Amino acid sequence: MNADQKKRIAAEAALAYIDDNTIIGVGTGSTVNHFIDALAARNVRIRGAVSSSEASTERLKKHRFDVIDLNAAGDLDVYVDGADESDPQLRLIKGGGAALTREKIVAAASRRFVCIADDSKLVDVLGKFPLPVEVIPMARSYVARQLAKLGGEPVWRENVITDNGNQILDVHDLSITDPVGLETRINQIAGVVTVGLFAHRPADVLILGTDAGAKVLP
Ligand SMILES: O=C(CO)[C@H](O)[C@H](O)COP(=O)(O)O
Repeated sequence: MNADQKKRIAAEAALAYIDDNTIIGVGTGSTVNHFIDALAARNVRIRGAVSSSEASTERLKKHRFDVIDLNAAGDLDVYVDGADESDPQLRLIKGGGAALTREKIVAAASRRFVCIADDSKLVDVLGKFPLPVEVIPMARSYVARQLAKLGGEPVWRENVITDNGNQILDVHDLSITDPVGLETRINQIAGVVTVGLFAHRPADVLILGTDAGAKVLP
């Protein structure tokens, strides 16, 4: 089974966490695209969705779901999103699709974060996937120098502008043994908008698509 088929398995299994007539949070990426398609195909009657990106908004609207501003929605029962890596404690690296800031906001505003991924995303220690950091454009070089002092190698993701008008640095060669501490330190660098480490607010449930079907952690 290939990775995309496993993503679809995880996405379909996430439907079990969605109640009718609720407003849900929806993340970004190819796994979430399967989730949005599955919501529509199974005719799940949500009240609407708070979206974490322009791309997901477009897909939700294409399926005729109502997209609701977070400011009007209040706290959400559930947020469904993918990840680039998860450790066994469900701390995540996210932002491969450059949507990390809105993803972190919607995750923070949600009571339950259901993460969906193919099983290659589960790792013992985070950091093989380069850690995305969204930065204010004028601060990019300064932030890169500070990130280098933390032991990583920041690389500017050129030609990418986030939905918020900012830039992305991908930090390579990190072995993240203290995700909470690193998230705190990177958040303190002036010019950082968001770091794609979800350690203070990890996922509550991780659904992995595997050859044997959906596996749910913890
Ligand atoms: O964080 C993300 C976007 O910013 C995605 O959740 C992450 O990149 C996983 O993407 P995919 O489902 O395509 O593997």
